[in-house]
Amino acid sequence: MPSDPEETQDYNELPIDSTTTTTIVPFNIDNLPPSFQNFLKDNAIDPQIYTVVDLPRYIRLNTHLKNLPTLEELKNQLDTEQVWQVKEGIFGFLHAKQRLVDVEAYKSHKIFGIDLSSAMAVDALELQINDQVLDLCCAPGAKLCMIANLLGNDGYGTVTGVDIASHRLATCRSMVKKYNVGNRIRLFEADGTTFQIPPPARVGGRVIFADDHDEPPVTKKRRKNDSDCIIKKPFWASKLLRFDTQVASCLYDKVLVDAECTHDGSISHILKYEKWGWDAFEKNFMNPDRLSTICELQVKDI
Ligand SMILES: C[S@@+](CC[C@H](N)C(=O)[O-])C[C@H]1O[C@@H](n2cnc3c(N)ncnc32)[C@H](O)[C@@H]1O
Repeated sequence: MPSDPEETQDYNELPIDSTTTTTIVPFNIDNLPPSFQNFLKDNAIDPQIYTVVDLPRYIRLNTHLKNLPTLEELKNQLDTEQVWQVKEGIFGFLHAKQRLVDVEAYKSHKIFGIDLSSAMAVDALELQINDQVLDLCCAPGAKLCMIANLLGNDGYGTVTGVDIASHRLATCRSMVKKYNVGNRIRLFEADGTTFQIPPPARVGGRVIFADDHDEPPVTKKRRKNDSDCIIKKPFWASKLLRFDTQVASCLYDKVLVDAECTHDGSISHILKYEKWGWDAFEKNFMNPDRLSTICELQVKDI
């Protein structure tokens, strides 16, 4: 039985149809497993939404890199005329004759694959370059990388990613490194419902918060003798944030909570189980224990 690749792989590299990146073969909604049909009924969701054909896919430019592809270059590389700009740096495409994973811009990490809804969630944060951002439930990191891109390198904005699953955080770390967006990122393996570490006090030698002005610049030394300060070692942090004192008294400017979901809204994700096997879907997502804890978790994270 196939396992859920999202558990182990880079979100951008989830297997896609081997011949085309866009067209999903229509299927009989009666094929949906009974547990899922009941779930849809209980939540008043029309199963017809899963019969979509020609579902567009979306890509995003990695603005940490140079020589990014233009719209025309994306059309050439994906081998389709149907590429359009959704917003600055975000494109949709249909009927690509090339698989996304095979195109040059993807292989050179100049573009990410991303769900449009994920991109819009980050867009809604209206990030400013000096924002201190907390990304709770950050792995495998699609939104975290977009946040890092939008913060850029000019201000002193940072992003602190938190996830409870170390194997997923490891994927997140790989993604951050692979796409080279990681100079303002810290990752913590922690429970987001109780996470209390403040934003970084400094970016390298630069003070972020005024109330920290009197502190000597923190370089490689941690304040081991400060009894008020119990430093939690990050799962991973960029050089600029690695030795943060964790004593900033300010709060984060923006918080994104992307707790576990039921996946009922992700049409493309669910339809992949037509190939992978509905047994795996039922096991991974329709487990009654899991479903009953998701709402509780989402409320706690908020
Ligand atoms: C929907 S995924 C997040 C996707 C991610 N934001 C992205 O854009 O790639 C949900 C994540 O929540 C994490 N998670 C579940 N319970 C958690 C908790 N109590 N604290 C922190 N993370 C949690 C899971 O390990 C999983 O990685």
